[in-house]
Amino acid sequence: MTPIISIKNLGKTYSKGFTALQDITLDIEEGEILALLGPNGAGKTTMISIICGIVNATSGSVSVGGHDVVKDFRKTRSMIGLVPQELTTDQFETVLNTVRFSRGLHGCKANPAYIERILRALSLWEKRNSTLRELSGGMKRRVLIAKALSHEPKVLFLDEPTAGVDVALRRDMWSLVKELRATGVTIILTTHYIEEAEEIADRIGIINKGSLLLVEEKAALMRKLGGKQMLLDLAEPMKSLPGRLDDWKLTLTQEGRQIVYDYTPQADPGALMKLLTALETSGIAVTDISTRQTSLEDIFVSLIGDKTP
Ligand SMILES: Nc1ncnc2c1ncn2[C@@H]1O[C@H](COP(=O)(O)OP(=O)(O)OP(=O)(O)O)[C@@H](O)[C@H]1O
Repeated sequence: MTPIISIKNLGKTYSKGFTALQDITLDIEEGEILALLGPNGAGKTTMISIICGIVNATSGSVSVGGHDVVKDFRKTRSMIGLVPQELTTDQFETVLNTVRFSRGLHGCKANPAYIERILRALSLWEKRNSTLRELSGGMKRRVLIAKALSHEPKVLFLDEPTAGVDVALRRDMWSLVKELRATGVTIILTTHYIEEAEEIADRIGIINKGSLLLVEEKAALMRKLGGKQMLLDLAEPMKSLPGRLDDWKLTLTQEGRQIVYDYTPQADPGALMKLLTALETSGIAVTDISTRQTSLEDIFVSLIGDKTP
């Protein structure tokens, strides 16, 4: 399948000599949800801005729907909806007019039925005659999405869609994103929230200091890097583990009250039973056992070396 967005060897150095992006190559398939995860200043917004034609690249190229974003700017821009981080529209305008105007600005013919459909989908229809300043922060966010969808784009960019919104609205946004994908819209979102990427993305890209460190199917990523840990609570605290257990990947934690065993279930399906037998033979009594899946956060930390993206 031809990718809807094709990024080749993209680089951006700002005028003062700061390199925000280097050698990014990435294909984005039609109808997927791609999450770009990265810390502050990683280059996420710069990358989106180049694709949208707002910022010029220093090197490399980007095409949307087979058209170059510089040479065919009008064509590519008409295929894209961008939900920015902040509201910049006239606060005294009504919701309905704001979204209608936005469609007009993109040179599309009026389509009241379509506008009604998106406002209803975003639970904004009841508020269509309210001015933006009368809306709550969450509703203003929805208006931004409605504006970005006003010209029926094929690709939707969401720049940190849920930063600072409450849990309920975050859930609503996630289901909306999934609904949009079901209608064939390709969605690229940037986020600081690992759980957001984990919840809604089909693929996850990790970007740091202007480089794309990894881009992978979410499920494959979790499988590949996501080992498991078994936590064994001990009946009696221990100072150290006996030498006969050296062959196992064990760590003594919680001041000697817990053993942590790192393992990959597929690699050795019989390992857990063998470990329990080895512990029993060594006279180590266990009071409780639990397991946990290595999370995307662990993967992120191992790549970026920082806990807060
Ligand atoms: N117009 C500009 N001139 C100079 N440097 C810039 C400009 N815009 C962005 N930068 C720098 O480029 C780097 C990447 O910024 P960008 O906004 O793309 O990051 P980001 O990943 O979107 O970050 P955040 O998560 O904080 O929004 C930052 O160091 C930023 O200071």
